[in-house]
Amino acid sequence: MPLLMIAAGGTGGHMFPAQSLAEAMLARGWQVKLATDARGARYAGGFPDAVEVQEMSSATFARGGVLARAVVPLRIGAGALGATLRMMKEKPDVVVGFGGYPAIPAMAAATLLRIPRMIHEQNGVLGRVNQVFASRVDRICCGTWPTTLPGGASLPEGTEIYHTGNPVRRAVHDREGAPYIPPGDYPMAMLVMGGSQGARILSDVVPEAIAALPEPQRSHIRVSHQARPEDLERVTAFYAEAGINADVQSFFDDVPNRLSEAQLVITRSGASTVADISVIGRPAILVPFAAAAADHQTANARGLTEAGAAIMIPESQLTAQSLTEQIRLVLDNPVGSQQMARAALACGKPDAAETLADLVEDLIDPANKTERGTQT
Ligand SMILES: CC(=O)N[C@H]1[C@@H](OP(=O)(O)OP(=O)(O)OC[C@H]2O[C@@H](n3ccc(=O)[nH]c3=O)[C@H](O)[C@@H]2O)O[C@H](CO)[C@@H](O)[C@@H]1O
Repeated sequence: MPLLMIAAGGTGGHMFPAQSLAEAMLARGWQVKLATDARGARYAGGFPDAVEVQEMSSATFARGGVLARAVVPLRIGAGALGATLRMMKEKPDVVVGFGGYPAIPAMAAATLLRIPRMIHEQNGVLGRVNQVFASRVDRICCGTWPTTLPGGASLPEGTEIYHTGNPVRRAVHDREGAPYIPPGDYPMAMLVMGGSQGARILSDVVPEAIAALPEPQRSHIRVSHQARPEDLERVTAFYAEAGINADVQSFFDDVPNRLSEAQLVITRSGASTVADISVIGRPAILVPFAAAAADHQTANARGLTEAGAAIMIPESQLTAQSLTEQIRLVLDNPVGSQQMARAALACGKPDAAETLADLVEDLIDPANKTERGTQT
């Protein structure tokens, strides 16, 4: 049975797409192991039980005090040594890195042992760890297109580059292209999301923007608003006082449902959120997180905005007034919003996990290896 080693960690942003690939490879009869560190292991619960989780020592310069930073090279070195010894014994056929510093030891070991390997980058700008390995892998798979280095430079030449898209959850996949009901003179659903953690700025601005909509539009709105736990009370109170029908929660477990019912989505442009919107096909107002590394959320938003599927408002220009205007642009225009929904759908890559799985399999298939070249 061929063995795939997945190297990922840190946050859900890296781990959820890694999990999708693990599920696809298990279904193809592969054995799958996950290399991560203690922090990443907290997210490993969603992986199928068949996936063996291997904790490896890793560290980052981006966190901790002087002492913690001083031992970063030691901890990474120890992790890489452990990963190398383990891989010499277990002999994985392919190693795939999804970014995050917990991926470093396994990617370093795979490079040293010349194991066929690739990376998947979820965002429109290559993350730090993926930058280190980009010119040392057989393939770079991009969740967002185009993907660049920070500053806009092209990805390294001499490596195969594929636009696979970002794998989405099964429940999102199941609602691919769900029929869109354009806005009109009837109840309309609006979904407000701030990534996996919620976004304070959306709680500060969106309720006021919705409250300023003219009647009867305002009374037709049914808002699902994801707020950070510390903002739940004030956001709930604001909507209640304004007489707006709102469901405010710190995390919606049924986002695929709410997305498919929405006439409009107002959200951050994290990689998975953009992928979800594209696969289901909904008009969106995107507010990229300005402090994201190398401004990658702006890069993530670009595909949808350039396709006419979304309106992007930079954080610095987001006010209740500017947002009310943009909401009206969508809700007052049923034909235009239908076109936005269609344009979003055209950006979707619902088969991202299967495409990634194909790319893993043909890395070890000599017949394909000789003619790998179908690049994006
Ligand atoms: C603040 C930050 O740095 N975020 C980064 C983090 O994203 P982060 O994990 O915050 O956001 P993503 O958009 O990638 O993923 C969020 C996922 O959670 C789902 N969801 C959200 C809210 C909710 O109530 N319920 C729910 O199910 C969304 O539909 C989506 O599928 O990693 C991503 C991938 O590297 C990056 O693109 C983001 O920039």
